[in-house]
Amino acid sequence: MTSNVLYNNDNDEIPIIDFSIECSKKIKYACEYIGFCYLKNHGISNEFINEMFSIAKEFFIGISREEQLRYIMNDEYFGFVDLKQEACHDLCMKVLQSLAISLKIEDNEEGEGKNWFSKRHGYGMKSGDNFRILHYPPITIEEGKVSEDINYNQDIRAGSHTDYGSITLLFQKEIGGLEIQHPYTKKWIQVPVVPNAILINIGDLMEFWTKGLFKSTKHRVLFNKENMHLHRYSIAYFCHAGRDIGLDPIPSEFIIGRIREGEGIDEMNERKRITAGEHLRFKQENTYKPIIN
Ligand SMILES: O=C(O)CCC(=O)C(=O)O
Ligand SMILES: [Fe+2]
Repeated sequence: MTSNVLYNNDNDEIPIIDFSIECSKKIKYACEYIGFCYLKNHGISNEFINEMFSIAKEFFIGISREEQLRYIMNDEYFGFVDLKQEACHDLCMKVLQSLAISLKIEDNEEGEGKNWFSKRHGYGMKSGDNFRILHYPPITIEEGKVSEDINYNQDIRAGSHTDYGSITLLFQKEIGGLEIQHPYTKKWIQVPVVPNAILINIGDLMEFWTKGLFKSTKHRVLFNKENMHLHRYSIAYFCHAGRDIGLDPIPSEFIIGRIREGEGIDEMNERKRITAGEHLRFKQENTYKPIIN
């Protein structure tokens, strides 16, 4: 699909959008109908992206286990990769501005308008922002064995989830496997790797702020028969609002008066969450509890 085509609710394709400030309507459509889009001309250089993938490779298959353990992350320290987070954060701020424009967020006393989201994602703010480098190791087939154990297209490498933050930048390279669940048809759709494009998706916070207009779409990673003998890497930058930022609906003509559809992120409705930090804690507890117990 080209970026000039508008799409209806059950169109399966993830739009590819040339990023510029004028593209805000196209991004808005993508966020409403599918929750994902590819951005081209995003301003992050190929060298930078290739460097990130080289670091990923070096970390996962170039150094010993012992050395890997020395780079465990914590709140203040970003581990092996002191990746230039700023470049990713900057791009996220541009996307958030574009979304604020598309939603015609009203200027308030501080004149926030198009900066409504970006102001809530200040670079130094304590937030859940993080980089994650994912490594999916190859499945080695011992003669005549593993093929029976793996149910291709069903066995899962990363379980179905929505992202907890505002938006996510996902860098993919060469090897696919990601699938998203179409918010309207509920069909699982494969997400191809588009060279030189960054995949962007809406996270839960955006879904809260827009009362479900923007979709925090479920996604997962499956085994892929063709590629299972290869290492798969992906790199995600999860952009979160500051922990104290509220999740009330935004002042936009598209959102005020909107009634949230019953569908969506069910478990989130079990308990009222007020801030981005509370939502993050809730999701982390629920993600890791089953493992800890
Ligand atoms: O590896 C991928 O392609 C997706 C990873 C993902 O969805 C996540 O880490 O939240
Ligand atoms: Fe994800």
